[in-house]
Amino acid sequence: MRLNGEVSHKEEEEEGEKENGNLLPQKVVVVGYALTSKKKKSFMQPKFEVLARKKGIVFIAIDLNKPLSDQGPFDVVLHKMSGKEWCEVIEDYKQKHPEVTVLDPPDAIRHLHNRQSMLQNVADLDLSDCHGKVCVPRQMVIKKDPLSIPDEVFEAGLKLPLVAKPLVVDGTAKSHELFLAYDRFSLSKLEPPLVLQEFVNHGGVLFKIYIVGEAIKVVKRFSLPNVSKCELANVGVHSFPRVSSATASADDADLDPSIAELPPQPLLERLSRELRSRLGLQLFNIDMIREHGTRDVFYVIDINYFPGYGKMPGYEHIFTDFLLNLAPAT
Ligand SMILES: Nc1ncnc2c1ncn2[C@@H]1O[C@H](COP(=O)(O)OP(=O)(O)OP(=O)(O)O)[C@@H](O)[C@H]1O
Ligand SMILES: O=P(O)(O)O[C@H]1[C@H](O)[C@H](O)[C@H](OP(=O)(O)O)[C@@H](OP(=O)(O)O)[C@@H]1O
Ligand SMILES: [Mg+2]
Ligand SMILES: [Mg+2]
Repeated sequence: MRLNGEVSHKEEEEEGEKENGNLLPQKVVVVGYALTSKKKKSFMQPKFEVLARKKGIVFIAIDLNKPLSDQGPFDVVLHKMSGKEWCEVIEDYKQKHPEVTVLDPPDAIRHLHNRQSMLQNVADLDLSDCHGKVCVPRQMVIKKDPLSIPDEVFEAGLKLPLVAKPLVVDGTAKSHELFLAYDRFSLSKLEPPLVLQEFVNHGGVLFKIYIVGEAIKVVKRFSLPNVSKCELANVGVHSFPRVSSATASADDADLDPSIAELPPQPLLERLSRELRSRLGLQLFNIDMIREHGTRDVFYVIDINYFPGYGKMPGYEHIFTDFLLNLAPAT
């Protein structure tokens, strides 16, 4: 962290001074960011930038066409960019600048780019003493041949309906194109590589658990409705929209309490802490559903790196506090 006067971002400091009624923030934290234009738009909202500036945080967009070491100096680097080249740039920068907190390590982020590896750590957890059970749906990966899917699904004993998800999550719209498949034969129409995941009835409500370092914020979102017994006779693969990613929150909706009651806080805290440490990440969210008809059986169905924090209530304060409290790298 820098003390005032150590950085040359005079304009921002003067602005902060005015807005603060001549009270300068005690320290200035310089945050370099490398985000896709979509992510920049959703994350760098004016209200957030103003609050951050008042609290002494200076954001600087990293110029991808210039060497990273020639930019800054930064206290913190935030990034969500894909590609091998960028990962190498970041790894090299981390080695040369151990004093900078780089969020997060590319290797750890890569773990969430694959829908099979992203859930592995959840599957390995045992939270049975924590007011609930956290599982992952049964799933399998189809790497290549779509014609082999019906047999592979049968051999693996997966129960229909299945959610078909692109194996790789790379920030593109295509990687979020999902299908609900009612019969195994129609699955051969889909394009591997895919993950086929058992659909879990959950009453149409999903819990999004946002993690920002040690801070946890859980919100309710609308999700897919239950599949009834008679719908099981349906056939075909049906694409469905990104229902749970919509800005509309289910927090104020009049919902059946047995479906909408938030998961127990101790369970959320333990799950978040474990995943933060096992994944080696500080910035992510977890999509969790409650198995319909149960009170305490939950499934994690998705984990996203650097998700849409702009939709998280109070993100401006949570994020500025997080950045200010980051210990300087040693
Ligand atoms: N196994 C499942 N059982 C029931 N519903 C599911 C399951 N998997 C996914 N869904 C539904 O589909 C939605 C999208 O699935 P998922 O979160 O895996 O996709 P995504 O493209 O990674 O979404 P995001 O926008 O959160 O990154 C979920 O929010 C939920 O509504
Ligand atoms: O509802 P959330 O915040 O989970 O939705 C996220 C989504 O899960 C992905 O993380 C998106 O990022 P990409 O992986 O880059 O597509 C987010 O997009 P954003 O542009 O809004 O940050 C979604 O919001
Ligand atoms: Mg999701
Ligand atoms: Mg996702």
